[in-house]
Amino acid sequence: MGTVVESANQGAVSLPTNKKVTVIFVLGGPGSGKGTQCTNIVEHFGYTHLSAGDLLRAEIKSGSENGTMISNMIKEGKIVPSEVTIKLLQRAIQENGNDKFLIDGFPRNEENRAAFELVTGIEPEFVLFFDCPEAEMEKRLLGRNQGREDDNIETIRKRFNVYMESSLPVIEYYNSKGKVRKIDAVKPVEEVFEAVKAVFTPANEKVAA
Ligand SMILES: Nc1ncnc2c1ncn2[C@@H]1O[C@H](COP(=O)(O)OP(=O)(O)O)[C@@H](O)[C@H]1O
Ligand SMILES: Nc1ccn([C@@H]2O[C@H](COP(=O)(O)OP(=O)(O)O)[C@@H](O)[C@H]2O)c(=O)n1
Ligand SMILES: [Mg+2]
Repeated sequence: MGTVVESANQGAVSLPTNKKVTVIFVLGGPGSGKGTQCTNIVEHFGYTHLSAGDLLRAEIKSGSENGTMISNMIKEGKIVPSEVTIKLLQRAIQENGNDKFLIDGFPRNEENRAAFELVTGIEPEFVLFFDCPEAEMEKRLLGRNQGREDDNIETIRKRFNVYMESSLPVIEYYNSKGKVRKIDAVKPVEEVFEAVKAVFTPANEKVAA
C-alpha cells in the first residue's frame, strides 16, 4: 500500500532513498482542530505528525534564507510556494524512522497537491477532513493563545478566503476520487476524536457495543 519517496531534491545530507511510507492528509479550515486531533491520533495509532505550518514556522526560526519570505506570506495568510514546503516535508519524512505520517495542513492548493504528487510519487491513503463552520473556527483561532502572528482577525479573514478559494477545491478533488473521510468538527474535542477513531479502526476490529 505504501509508496516510494524518490531520491530527488535531497540536498547535501545523506538520506535513505527508497522509503515506503503511508501518508494521510489532514485538511480543514484554519481552527478546525487539525493539530489537536493529530496529537490524539499520534497517541493512539502510532503515526508521526507533520504540520506544514509548524515546519514553515521552524524554518523561519532557523534563520533560513527563505525565512523573511515565509514570514511575510504567513502574516498575509498566503500559501508559500510548494517547492519550499515540499522540501521541508520530504526532509522530515526521510529523517524519521516511522513509516506512517499525518500530513497536517497540506496540500492547501492545487499547486501544493500536484507538485507533491509529482516530486514524491506519494498518493495519500485517504484525506481526513475536519468540517467546521467559519464562526466556530474564528472563535477558536481568536482564543488559541499560541502567540501566532496570523491569529488576528484581519489575517484570519484572509486565511478564510484562501481556504474557500484554494483549499476547498483540493478537498473536492479528493472527494471525487472517493478518498475523503469527513468529520463533523464542531463538537467537543473528545466527541470529534470518537469519529476520528472510527475512521482509523479497521472494519474487522470494530466491535458492536
Ligand atoms: N473540538 C474542539 N472544540 C473546541 N475547541 C477546539 C476543538 N478542537 C480544537 N480546539 C481549540 O481550537 C484551537 C484551534 O485548534 P487547532 O488544533 O490548533 O486547529 P488547526 O490546526 O486546524 O488550526 C486551539 O486553541 C484548540 O485547543
Ligand atoms: N501547505 C501550507 C501550510 C501552511 N502554510 C502557511 O502557514 C500558515 C499557517 O498554517 P497552519 O496549518 O499552521 O494553520 P492552521 O490551519 O493550523 O491554523 C498558513 O496560513 C499559510 O500562510 C502554507 O503556506 N502552506
Ligand atoms: Mg494547525
